[in-house]
Amino acid sequence: MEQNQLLNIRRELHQIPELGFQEFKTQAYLIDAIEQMGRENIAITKWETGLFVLVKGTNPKKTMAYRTDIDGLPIAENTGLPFASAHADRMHACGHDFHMTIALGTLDQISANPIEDNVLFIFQPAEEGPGGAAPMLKSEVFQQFEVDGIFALHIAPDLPVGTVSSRAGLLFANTSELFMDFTGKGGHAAYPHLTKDMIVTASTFVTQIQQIISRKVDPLDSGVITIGKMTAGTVQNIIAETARLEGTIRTLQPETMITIKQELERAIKGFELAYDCQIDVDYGANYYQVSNDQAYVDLFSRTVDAEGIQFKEANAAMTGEDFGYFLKEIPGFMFWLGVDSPYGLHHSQLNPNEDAIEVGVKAVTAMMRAL
Ligand SMILES: CC(=O)N[C@@H](CCC[C@H](N)C(=O)O)C(=O)O
Repeated sequence: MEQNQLLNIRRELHQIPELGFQEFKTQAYLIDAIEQMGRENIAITKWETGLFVLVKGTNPKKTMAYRTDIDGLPIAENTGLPFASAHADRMHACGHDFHMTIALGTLDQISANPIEDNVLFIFQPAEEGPGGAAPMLKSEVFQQFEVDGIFALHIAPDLPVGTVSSRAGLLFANTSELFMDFTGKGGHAAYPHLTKDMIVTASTFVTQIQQIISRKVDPLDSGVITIGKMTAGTVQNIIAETARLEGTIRTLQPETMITIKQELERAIKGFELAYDCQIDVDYGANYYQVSNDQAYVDLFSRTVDAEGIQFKEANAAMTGEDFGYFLKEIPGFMFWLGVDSPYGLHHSQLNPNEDAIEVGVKAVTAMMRAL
């Protein structure tokens, strides 16, 4: 596939971002792009809104897998690009359009010049939530492939094009979504003493729980509690009866996630008593940490070096990735791909440099051939 075909694919995918498990257009687009390759050694199996695509090896002794995520985010794009999202309030703001394009470019290379072993390309829905990796991994169809090793990439806005980065051990954090519903008693703005004001309660709660991180987590360990959304109230002169907080918890250790949740629940009990209200908590989707295999990372660093791509040792990050579930069961690794964007992941102006697509295809194809 020529570079301009890959650019075209990236731009077309960029225009049709869809949320987790709603990736119908994306799935149809991917199937069409793969069928257009016209290769007899490719077998496509649909799974929900995702795909398993097997490239049969010439003399297979094992099956290696490469995984890309395919969903977009509920963000209104603000890049002003001519190929900006055509879906209102939806954007590929986490680079999954890049990830898919690189997977297609690699699939094209590997199927044109197959290696001895089988290669399974996994197009996984719902990485941003509620999580497609865990059910995909458990599916009967995936189990039949008997995958021996697996890897994946994620774009890195803060790294220059031509650079990749990874590390042995922990790369991405443990995550848990966090949804909390506060119920008190509404009423007239002039009579606060007759109400249980959930705006006051929920906003105090938001600031209070930051002390869980500073006072209950070992300073040499680490954690994050972010509340990204707060909804409450109706108009300016009515006291809010209900409030809803939506957020995420991140930890470097799985055990610290348990501690933070215990402390949150302790705070909830205290707030229910102190503010005479009810607080219901739901932890939504939880992702297991991404922990990389040392031997894979070493091989990758040597492989990309021989391709003229710069390898940098990464730090662990508090980003989450349900790819961690694959790595819990199968040896492999994940790496960052430099895309040099002034705006970061999950930003409405994220604009990765498209030159990175070629670098990604080169790195993934070379690694697949080296395994
Ligand atoms: C790479 C990346 O940005 N991943 C997401 C994963 C989201 C997990 C879940 N929805 C949560 O918010 O906990 C991230 O936000 O790190």
